Amino acid sequence: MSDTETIPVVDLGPYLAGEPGALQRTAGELRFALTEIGFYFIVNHGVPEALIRGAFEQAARFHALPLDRKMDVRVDKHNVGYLPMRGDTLRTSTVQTVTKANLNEAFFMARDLPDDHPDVLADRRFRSANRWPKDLPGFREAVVAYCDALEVLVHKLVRLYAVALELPVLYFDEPFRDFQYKLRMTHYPYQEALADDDFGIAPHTDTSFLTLLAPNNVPGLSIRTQTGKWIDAPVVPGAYVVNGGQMLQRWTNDVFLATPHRAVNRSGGERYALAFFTDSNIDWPVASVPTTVGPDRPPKFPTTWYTDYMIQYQKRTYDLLADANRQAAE
Ligand SMILES: O=C(O)CCC(=O)C(=O)O
Ligand SMILES: [Fe+2]
Repeated sequence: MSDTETIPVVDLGPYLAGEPGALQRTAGELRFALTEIGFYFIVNHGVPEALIRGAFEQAARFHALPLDRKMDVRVDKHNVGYLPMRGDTLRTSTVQTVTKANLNEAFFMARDLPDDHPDVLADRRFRSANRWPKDLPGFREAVVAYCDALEVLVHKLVRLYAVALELPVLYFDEPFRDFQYKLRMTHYPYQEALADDDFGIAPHTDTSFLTLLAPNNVPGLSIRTQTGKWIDAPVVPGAYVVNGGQMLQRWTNDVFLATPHRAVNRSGGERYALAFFTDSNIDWPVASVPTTVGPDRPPKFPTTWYTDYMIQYQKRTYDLLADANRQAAE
């Protein structure tokens, strides 16, 4: 009997090495994880440890800056830049009523488009240049190198998702050729005492197709299983945590899960997290793939697009963006 109350560990080594049979077998493991739990660990993922360590170091370095320097790159309507402590309340949570703001601050960056990219010049929503902090040498390079390594991994992962959904192996290659991503570098400060309803990040589901959470030596993440039980994610050295979000539910007509999760820092020290939210190309319609619809299973969600979906989500989520949204709408 397979266990649906623990987060499975998937070894990507054989698949990445091209071993015969590994694609099918690994895709089967993903299918189980994504239909039953919504979360899985990956080991032997090929992301160099030095890049992961480097990105964590940069997160700590950024958040150690004085507040006014972080506020210089305050988050904008493209959702890149610095989100101060208590800047967001997860009002969109369907998991529980959340009224308190989260005990975290975060720096967001997206694919690092050049200043002369047509989308940047056009001020196209969610296709802006990043808001890099001034006078933090090496920060941009380390963070971009980290994201470049994750991009390689995502291109490998989407082939497993295609096979897991009984689609042709290359099915997601084109929709993810220039995929949208956001790296969230979060700082959960040291907390001496926490009330029951104080969260580093309150119970929520991600919006993403898939999220890659970097191997974290400081625990704090919990997930809610299908039976409604909250379980703590163990520390699996070197392993990424992967989960699905609302866009994955839409792509798969609810066959794959967007499992609620939360984080609380009870470590007695600082905690940092690196969440890499992955979605399809910005212009790709998000609709149920053919193997998840049929006469007895009509599509549950209308077709949507990244931009429309994120604008709606962002309006509800980020207090601080209310002004930016109003300006953009004017
Ligand atoms: O801090 C963590 O481990 C999880 C963070 C998370 O769920 C998120 O940023 O969406
Ligand atoms: Fe999350």
